Amino acid sequence: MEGKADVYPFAAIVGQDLMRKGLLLNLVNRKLGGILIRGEKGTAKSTAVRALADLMPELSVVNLPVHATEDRVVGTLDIEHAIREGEKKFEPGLLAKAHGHILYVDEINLLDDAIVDALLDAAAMGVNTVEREGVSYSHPSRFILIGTMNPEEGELRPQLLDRFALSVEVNGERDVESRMEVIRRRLAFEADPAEFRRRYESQQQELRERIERARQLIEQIKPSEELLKWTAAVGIRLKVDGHRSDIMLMKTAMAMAAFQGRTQIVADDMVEAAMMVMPHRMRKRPFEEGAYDHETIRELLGDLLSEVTHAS
Ligand SMILES: Nc1ncnc2c1ncn2[C@@H]1O[C@H](COP(=O)(O)OP(=O)(O)OP(=O)(O)O)[C@@H](O)[C@H]1O
Repeated sequence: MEGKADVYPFAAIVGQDLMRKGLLLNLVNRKLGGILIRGEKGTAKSTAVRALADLMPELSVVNLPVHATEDRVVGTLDIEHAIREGEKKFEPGLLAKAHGHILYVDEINLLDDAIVDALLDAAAMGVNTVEREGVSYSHPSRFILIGTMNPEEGELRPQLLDRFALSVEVNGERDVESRMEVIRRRLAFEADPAEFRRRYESQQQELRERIERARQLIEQIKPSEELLKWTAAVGIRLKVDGHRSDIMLMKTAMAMAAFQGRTQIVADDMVEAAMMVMPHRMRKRPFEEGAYDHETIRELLGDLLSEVTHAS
């Protein structure tokens, strides 16, 4: 865990709207299912993850280094102690430390298979179980899983890919003005972090309040039968495997509506949710490059979208 006084403020991130929104939705519903951020180096991925935790005083970021050993991740059971003393002695690992916080895995595509399995189990069950020589120990392990990766260095196993509620692609800004702003803000932050943070404090506070309000609103959202039908139709149309994507699409749209201050889900919530939930699950990617913008998804969903306008 790090001191938060030297963290770049979330509100000061330039652009990267989809990544920012995807991260924030995981605060609106902490059980949403995490986010995978794919993209080139130096595009504020790790900056944004740290900034996200900084928004919420009770949240910390626990880093899972790509070369961590299995013991360090899941924890260790001292069998000798168990035999000698007749009681279990457990040395907690990162999955214990991450309980109630953010578990951040940079270069998640390069993780060892054994660690991936442990992560999958904990993410699915909310529990981490360590077994050694017939002795087992379990503890709760619920966390917001955030993975980052550069697809040029290899893809992620489909099982792990499917566990992430959301996936977004980030690219460097392409226009001069935005790039200038990135430089300006970074220099200002490095010159005087405390002053820079003060400058953004009111925007940060607004974000916090918006998230808190959304957490209350989401409780009141009940998707209509028509929206369920629409969501199911999207799953079929986009040829996704299984049902996880349908469920995540609905949950994401609910979080999106709440984040917009509504208890009513509208067509735009569905499109934005689909942009983050569907691309990494589509068996046949319609594009070679992963550029799924609003228009692409809109096109794919085509006539279905006019239905949602009536359904909500
Ligand atoms: N959109 C942005 N807004 C503000 N700062 C940015 C933005 N994009 C990049 N930066 C700055 O660029 C630097 C690199 O960002 P960061 O370390 O978060 O990249 P990363 O995507 O995690 O890269 P890597 O994959 O190499 O770790 C940081 O100083 C960060 O503040």
